[in-house]
Amino acid sequence: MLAIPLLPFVPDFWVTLLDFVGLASLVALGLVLLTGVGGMTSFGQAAFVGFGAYASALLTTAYGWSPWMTLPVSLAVTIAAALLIGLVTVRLSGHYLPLGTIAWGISFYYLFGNLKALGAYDGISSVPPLSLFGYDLLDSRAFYFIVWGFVLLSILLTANLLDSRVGRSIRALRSGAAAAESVGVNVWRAKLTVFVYAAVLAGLSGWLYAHFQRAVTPGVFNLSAGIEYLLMAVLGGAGHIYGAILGAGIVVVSKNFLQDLLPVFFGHTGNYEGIVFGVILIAMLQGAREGIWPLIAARVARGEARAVDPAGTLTGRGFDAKDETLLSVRSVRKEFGGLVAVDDVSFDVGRAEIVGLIGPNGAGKSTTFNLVTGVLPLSGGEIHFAGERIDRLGPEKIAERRIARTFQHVKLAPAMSVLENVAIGAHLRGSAGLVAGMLKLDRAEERDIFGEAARQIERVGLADVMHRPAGTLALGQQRLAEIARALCVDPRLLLLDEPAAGLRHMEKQALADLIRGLREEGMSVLLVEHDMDFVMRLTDHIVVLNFGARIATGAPAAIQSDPAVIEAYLGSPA
Ligand SMILES: Nc1ncnc2c1ncn2[C@@H]1O[C@H](COP(=O)(O)OP(=O)(O)OP(=O)(O)O)[C@@H](O)[C@H]1O
Repeated sequence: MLAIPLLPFVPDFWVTLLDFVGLASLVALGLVLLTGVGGMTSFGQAAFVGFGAYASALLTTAYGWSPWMTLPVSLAVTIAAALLIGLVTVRLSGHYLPLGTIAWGISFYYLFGNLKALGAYDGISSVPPLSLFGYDLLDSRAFYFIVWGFVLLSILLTANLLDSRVGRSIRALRSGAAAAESVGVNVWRAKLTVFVYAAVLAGLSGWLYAHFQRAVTPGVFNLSAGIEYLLMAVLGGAGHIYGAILGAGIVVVSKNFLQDLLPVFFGHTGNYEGIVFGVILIAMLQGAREGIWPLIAARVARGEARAVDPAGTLTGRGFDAKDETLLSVRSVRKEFGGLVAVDDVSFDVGRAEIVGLIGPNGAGKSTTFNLVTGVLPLSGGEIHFAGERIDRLGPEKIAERRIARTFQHVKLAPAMSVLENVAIGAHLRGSAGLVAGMLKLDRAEERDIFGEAARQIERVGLADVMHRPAGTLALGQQRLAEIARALCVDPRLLLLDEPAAGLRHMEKQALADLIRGLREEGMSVLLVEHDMDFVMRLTDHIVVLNFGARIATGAPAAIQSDPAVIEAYLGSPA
């Protein structure tokens, strides 16, 4: 493909079209990360292309800067704009986020169009071309190498990023924030990171565009351009790097032909391609959300399973013998509107102790878990951990204190392998940042993280399925994968929400042995489980809830014969 412009029989027209495909690919690549991987839909990416383009056009025409010198400035302007917009936008949830992107997608078009310094709606013309070794890159053939050089570099850095600690935390976002937060990922920061990264790629495209077209006008960066970029990512395959290139190719080339064909068909001029693209976007969202690339990728050879270096390992931080009472839940209360889900509940979990939290459906067990792990704020009471009050901390701060959990409704990223899902658990035990990930400077740390993840996967008995996508596992196995992920946090306290559900008899026994082994090491476990036999055999101590209130606490044998407990479970006095 690199040789295309060197082939004399390829017309200039096609080379120019491919240049535009390259420019669009950069923006679509950012959207693949933002929307496909990170789960944040943006209609406003064209505005960031505008920031990159206008910054360079202004500096080169009004202040005489050389185009290459404006590249860092263009990217810095885009980063600053993305940080400001991102700070207010990425916190929006659900449909409000895409609506927010539409809002600024429209407003920046008017801003660019109304600023006199930017030439208002006429824009800026006579932008100088890029030059290389004293040679001006005036024609599309020469420009081709620059734009596709940047595309290839961006693909490489993005692929590296996705396969890194920061990348995994971004990939985990799509299946909801709860799991990522529970292992210490700062979800807001991960979202802002991917937002800025996508904007930088758009800004780079804008910088290139300004020096290729030699003119910038606001119309190129309006909302409909933003919709086209989104269409490219969705059409190609929003979760796949090469989907961006494919989608950009299809949209740019078909737009060119539709612009010529459709007016002939309709009998007069107009931007009819917008209608066609709108219909395609809706059809894709209805019937083929994954886009075209996965259909192609399924036909070519599957990627190699990731090799795990057995020498890689992370050192555990051990258990402090001085914390006899590790967790202390004191008169905790949680109200949802008028409903009191947890009512004045108190209990302790000692060091190296397995405590069962049981009760009929709706008793408040999962809510209690969510209070301890910072997912829900308390309505009253206090929670202390290792002598520190923790009930005002968010989930990722709780994870930093080495409290890890599993979920009643499994929260794994289904498309990621079991190994990668579990590796997310070691997020706080690594430190490699965005740049280290992009440049692959994190290999030693990655080796240790994956070594540790593999060790925990073997421990829960999932070694055979380590490389399979987590979503293809049976539900019981997915629960075990969540335990492995939680163990990667190196917890002092492990909260297990119905870990035995969906497991066969032998698997339950293996799980019980594993939990006992953890206790031997010094770990404390708080367990919600409906399988009474499992709970009675395993726990040192049981807390029973009913309608949000604690109705009994004690050793398993005492609980089994407690009349209040029997009544709560059977619905009549013993
Ligand atoms: N986010 C919420 N908003 C409103 N009510 C809630 C919320 N979460 C839980 N509840 C209610 O609080 C009560 C306790 O629910 P919780 O899920 O903690 O019970 P549980 O003991 O875990 O039950 P199960 O064994 O069925 O999972 C229930 O009545 C439930 O409907």
